[in-house]
Amino acid sequence: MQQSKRGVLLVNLGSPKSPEPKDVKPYLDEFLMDKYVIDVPFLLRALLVRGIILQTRPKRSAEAYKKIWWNEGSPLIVLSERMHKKVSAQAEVPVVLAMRYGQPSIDSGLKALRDQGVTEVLLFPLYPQYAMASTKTIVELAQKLVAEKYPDLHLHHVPAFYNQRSYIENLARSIREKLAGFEYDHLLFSYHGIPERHIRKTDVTKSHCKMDSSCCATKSPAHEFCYRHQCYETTRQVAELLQLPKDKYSQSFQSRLAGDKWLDPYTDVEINKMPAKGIKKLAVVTPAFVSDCLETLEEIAMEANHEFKENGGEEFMAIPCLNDDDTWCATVAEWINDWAATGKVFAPRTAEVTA
Ligand SMILES: C=CC1=C(C)c2cc3[nH]c(cc4nc(cc5[nH]c(cc1n2)c(C)c5CCC(=O)O)C(CCC(=O)O)=C4C)c(C)c3C=C
Ligand SMILES: [Fe+2]
Ligand SMILES: [Fe+2]
Repeated sequence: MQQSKRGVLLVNLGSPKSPEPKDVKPYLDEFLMDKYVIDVPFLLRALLVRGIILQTRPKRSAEAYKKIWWNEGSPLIVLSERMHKKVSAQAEVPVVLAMRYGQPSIDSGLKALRDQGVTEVLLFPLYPQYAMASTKTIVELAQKLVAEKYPDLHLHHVPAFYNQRSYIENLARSIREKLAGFEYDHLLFSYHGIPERHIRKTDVTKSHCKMDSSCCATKSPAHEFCYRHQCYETTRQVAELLQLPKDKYSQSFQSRLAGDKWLDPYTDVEINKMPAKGIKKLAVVTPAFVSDCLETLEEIAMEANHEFKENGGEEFMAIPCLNDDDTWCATVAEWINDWAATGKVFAPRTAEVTA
């Protein structure tokens, strides 16, 4: 019998090719026409996205991208590549990098693995918390491509790692290191928002998630796919490791689009109220992102920083994402090597943190 050969596909969100409207527009079109991002019937989605949003947003987004763009390219892509390089160097199986939108595509990543003789692929969405607009859309697209173009590949995927002990430890350590010497008044955990409707849609019990103060803290099978619960858990476990007093940290959701009701409280609203409550020195960490990107470098490090100070704040620190941190890359390589050796993702030695 032929032996299977294992390989890994790391997948991040993706960025436009350049910060010019001509490249931002097709990127936003691919992103927002995804049925798991704007989850309405095709014709309505096309009307909303192509008839309304894409008429003005590419120009505005391009201006934002220009503010954060590096000589080497989009920070999200460059940082993902740096992470990929370090992980690859320590992994015992081939590791390829892909993006859900734009290039390098998931299709090209699967092909590259297949061409190296890989038959079993571990799909690794680079999102700590599960959302249909991030994790699910990657898994569904990869499954579709395998069925249509690469039937000899066998696909597995890494589940959300929001509560894996080694992830929590990496995040807590990185926050501690960045905060050393900064006498902050408050630490805000700001996560990318999603519409509340997405939480209800991914509730496997169809009744648990009520978006109230207790559902996400009450044990339920819904939590395997509940972005809100998983954000609260990441925050709770990191705060516990850092021994943060309850009044020294809080959680909010950023980057909402107009229209639907999105998860709250909203980061911009919360930050603007803080100086009046006596919070003059603020640190913000963004654990929904593994790599720094437009949402962390522009929306938080520039815009939120500016607004905070306009409202009376004095000092602001945007804590970088884990990016290509050496220990974090070693952790990811260890997860990969555990799977390559055992066929299991998250072996017992990376068991969940218990309260
Ligand atoms: C945590 C992962 C992400 C989720 C969940 C998510 C949901 C989501 N996003 C939009 C709309 C936009 N997001 C944009 C940028 C962006 N989003 C994520 C991650 C998640 N999005 C990242 C990493 C980035 C940055 C990409 C980069 O190139 O740096 C944008 C584009 C920028 C802009 O025009 O503001 C949009 C639009 C929706 C609608 C959504 C859930 C429904
Ligand atoms: Fe987004
Ligand atoms: Fe909940």
